[in-house]
Amino acid sequence: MTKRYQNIVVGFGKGGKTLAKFLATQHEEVLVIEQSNQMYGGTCINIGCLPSKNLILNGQRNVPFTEAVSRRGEMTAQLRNKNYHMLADEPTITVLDGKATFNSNHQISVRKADGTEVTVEGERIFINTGAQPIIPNISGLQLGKRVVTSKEAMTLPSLPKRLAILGGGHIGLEFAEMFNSYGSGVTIFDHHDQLLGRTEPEAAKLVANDLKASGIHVELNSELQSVHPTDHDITINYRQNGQISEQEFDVLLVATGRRPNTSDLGLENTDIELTKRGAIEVDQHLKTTVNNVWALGDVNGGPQFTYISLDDFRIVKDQLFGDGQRTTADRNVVPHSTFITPPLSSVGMTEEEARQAGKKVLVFKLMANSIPKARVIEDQRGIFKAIVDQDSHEILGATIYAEESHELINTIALAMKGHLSYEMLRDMIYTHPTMAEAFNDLFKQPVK
Ligand SMILES: Cc1cc2nc3c(=O)[nH]c(=O)nc-3n(C[C@H](O)[C@H](O)[C@H](O)COP(=O)(O)OP(=O)(O)OC[C@H]3O[C@@H](n4cnc5c(N)ncnc54)[C@H](O)[C@@H]3O)c2cc1C
Ligand SMILES: NC(=O)c1ccc[n+]([C@@H]2O[C@H](COP(=O)([O-])OP(=O)(O)OC[C@H]3O[C@@H](n4cnc5c(N)ncnc54)[C@H](O)[C@@H]3O)[C@@H](O)[C@H]2O)c1
Repeated sequence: MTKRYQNIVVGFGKGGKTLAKFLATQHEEVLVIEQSNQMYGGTCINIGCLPSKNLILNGQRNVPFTEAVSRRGEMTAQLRNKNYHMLADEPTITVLDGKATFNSNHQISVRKADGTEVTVEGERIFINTGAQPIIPNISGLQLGKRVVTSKEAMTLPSLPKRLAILGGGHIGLEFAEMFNSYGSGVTIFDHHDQLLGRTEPEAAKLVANDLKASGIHVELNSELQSVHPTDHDITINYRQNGQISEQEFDVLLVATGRRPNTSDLGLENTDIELTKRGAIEVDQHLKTTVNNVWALGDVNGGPQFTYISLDDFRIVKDQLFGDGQRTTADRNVVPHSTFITPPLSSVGMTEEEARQAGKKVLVFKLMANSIPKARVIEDQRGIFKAIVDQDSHEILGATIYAEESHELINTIALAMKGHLSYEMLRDMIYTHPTMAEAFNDLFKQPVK
């Protein structure tokens, strides 16, 4: 028999779990389907943000790798348990372990671990199935003992002496520094001519120099041709500046982006459409092309951050229980940070993007070594760069590579959201000694 629910959430991710809890406070019935009992709470707490930051921190504290891995395990187990009970203990929520596949627009089959299957229907369905690592099509590149993603890298039984990382983006850099701090020899390969894709080049160059100074090898403009894993090691063949080279490692970590989890959801049995990049197509209210089906989080192709999935929840909640005014169209200011040391944080446009958009800009720059607090922290590395609209004096974007930038960037984002002029940040009274007081100096004089 097919049971019908008021609400079905597919995937126990950030947006979905927050929505389920909220719906329960409204006395609505919710079925939450999660394919793995090791994933209650989703990517962030189990295999993403929190375990990676815990490992980064324990590397800086000189905790041995295997002990740090085990502490990470304890932390995620506690968080998972807390997340499970946060939903399962609600009288109107049922958590069902199993893999969901759509049979039709509102009917879903759930295959449980024991092989049995149940069929359910939802008046409203919220897809929150996240994303999975992209494994580039390179000869020999297949996940296994020698080729891992960020998930397996955080549970390796021993520290690899020689670690190769394919991809110099968010995961690549955070994991490079992390493994370096535990004592691995790390080499990053990226096919672009700078790390971190569309970051301000001045900041990306400083990051690369600082990584190199800490002993990490950075191989830019490198295209992997093939990889050859054996029982003992893995050989990587790559082309760089027209030359083919070969290096041996113990483990290769693939960090070349993540794609929305849509491939085995049975969407071909529905009228739910996908974008060209394989994400679920949604409108500004996160509605799919099927009435009463929404998609939240990484699966809808938006920026892949936990706080965006949370904001997706706010949009859906506002539509169901508010005035429906909140949409992705207001999402013009999304800050983000890469948690290296010092952290690298950005919001809005780079100088090049602003100029390409036809803006007349003022450009402000300040080196972090002029900031008293940086001296106090004893880390004077980095740069502040801000792009301002010459006509309105509003900030169009900023990049901060400096201590505490993950906090500072939120102030810039607030100024952008509130349409404040750059002079407001320049003339504010800031506490001392702080990194924030650098805004007094940053905005004094645009560079010529
Ligand atoms: C190593 C790493 C570090 C990161 N660090 C940060 C960070 O510092 N800050 C930040 O903001 N973001 C970070 N992210 C990104 C962040 O984790 C994701 O953007 C976020 O977790 C996505 O959440 P979500 O709501 O889309 O779904 P997820 O949390 O991914 O949840 C999706 C859930 O759906 C389940 N599922 C999938 N398919 C099915 C199915 N067919 N049936 C049933 N269940 C299914 C999955 O098992 C999973 O539990 C990091 C990611 C990684 C990998
Ligand atoms: N601090 C954070 O907020 C944080 C941390 C980790 C992950 N995340 C999220 O997870 C997502 C996935 O992270 P990611 O690091 O995998 O992706 P990413 O998009 O940040 O970086 C991917 C990198 O791989 C490179 N690349 C792609 N294909 C390649 C190839 N064939 N050969 C060589 N290089 C290649 C790209 O040039 C890019 O530098 C991020 O986009 C981010 O949204 C966020």
